[in-house]
Amino acid sequence: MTDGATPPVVLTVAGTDSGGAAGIAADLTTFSDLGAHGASVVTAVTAQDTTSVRDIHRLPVAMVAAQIDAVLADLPVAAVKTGMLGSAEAVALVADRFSDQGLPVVVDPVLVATSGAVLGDDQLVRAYRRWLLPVATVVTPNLDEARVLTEVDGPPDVLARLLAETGPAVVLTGGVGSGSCTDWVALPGEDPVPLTHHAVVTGNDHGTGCTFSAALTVHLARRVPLISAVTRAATYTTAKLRLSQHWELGRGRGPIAHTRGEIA
Ligand SMILES: Nc1ncnc2c1ncn2[C@@H]1O[C@H](COP(=O)(O)OP(=O)(O)O)[C@@H](O)[C@H]1O
Ligand SMILES: Cc1ncc(COP(=O)(O)OP(=O)(O)O)c(N)n1
Repeated sequence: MTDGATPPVVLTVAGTDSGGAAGIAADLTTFSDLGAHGASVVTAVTAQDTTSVRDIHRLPVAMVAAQIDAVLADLPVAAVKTGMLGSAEAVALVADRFSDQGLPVVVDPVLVATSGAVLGDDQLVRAYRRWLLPVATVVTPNLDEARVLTEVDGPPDVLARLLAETGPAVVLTGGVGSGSCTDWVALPGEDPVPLTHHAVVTGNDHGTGCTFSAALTVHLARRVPLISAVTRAATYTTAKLRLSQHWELGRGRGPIAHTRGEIA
C-alpha cells in the first residue's frame, strides 16, 4: 500500500478477551499491522485471562445484527472473518447477512480456548454445520474443532477433505510436530495439500488461531490466491509467536505478540 492510499476494510465478528490475547484484540491489531482498516462487530464479552475464561456475556442477537447492518450500510467491506459467535442464533444471523455479499467469508469456528474453556455448545456446532459452513469461503478449524464439526476422529488430511465436501475451502491448522507445524489446505473435490513451516517453542500462544485467521482475511481481501494467502498468514503468525516467545505475561498461556517488532 502506498502512503495515503485508502486501505481495504476488513470486518471481524467476534468476542472480546479482557486479557487482550484473542478475539477482537487479536483481529484488530493484525488488521492494522497488515495495513487494513478494521471494523468490528462484538458478539460476546468474555472475562478472560491467560489461565481461564471466568464469565461470558453474550450480546442480544438484535444488537449483533444492528452492528453488522451499520457497518455494511456505510463501509466498503472487502472481507469478513468470524471468531467467537457464542450462540446458534448469532451463527444463523451471520450466515444470513453475508451469504449474498460476494465477499470472502473466513470462518474460524471458535469452540474451545487454549485454557480449555468451552466457547460453544452442541447447538452452536449444529448451527455451524447447517448455516455457516455452506456460505463460508474458508473455514480454519484446528484439529479438535475439525473433529467436533465432522464427528470423526481421523487424521487431519481426512478431516480437511470431509469438511471441504460441505462447501468451503478448509485450512486445518496447527499440527505441531518436532520443530515444524503442518496446516492442511483442502478445496472441495481436490486432494488436501500439507503446508509446513517452522514451529516456535513457546508457552505464549493464546490468540494464535485468531491472529492467523485475521491475517488470512486481510490477504483474501486483497485477492491474494488461497495457498499464497495461507502461507503469508502462517509466516506472519510465526513471526508474532517468535516475538513473544520468551515474554512473561500472566500465569497461564501468555498472549501471542500484538506489538510491532522486527517482522521477517
Ligand atoms: N508453536 C507454533 N509455531 C509456529 N506456528 C504455530 C505454532 N502453533 C500454531 N502455529 C500456527 O498458527 C496458526 C494457527 O494455528 P492453531 O494454533 O492451530 O490455531 P488455534 O489457536 O485455533 O488452535 C497455524 O498456521 C499454525 O500452524
Ligand atoms: C473471545 C475469544 N475468542 C476466541 C478465542 C480463541 O482464541 P484462538 O486464538 O482461536 O485460540 P486460542 O489461541 O485461544 O486457543 C478466545 N479464547 N476468546
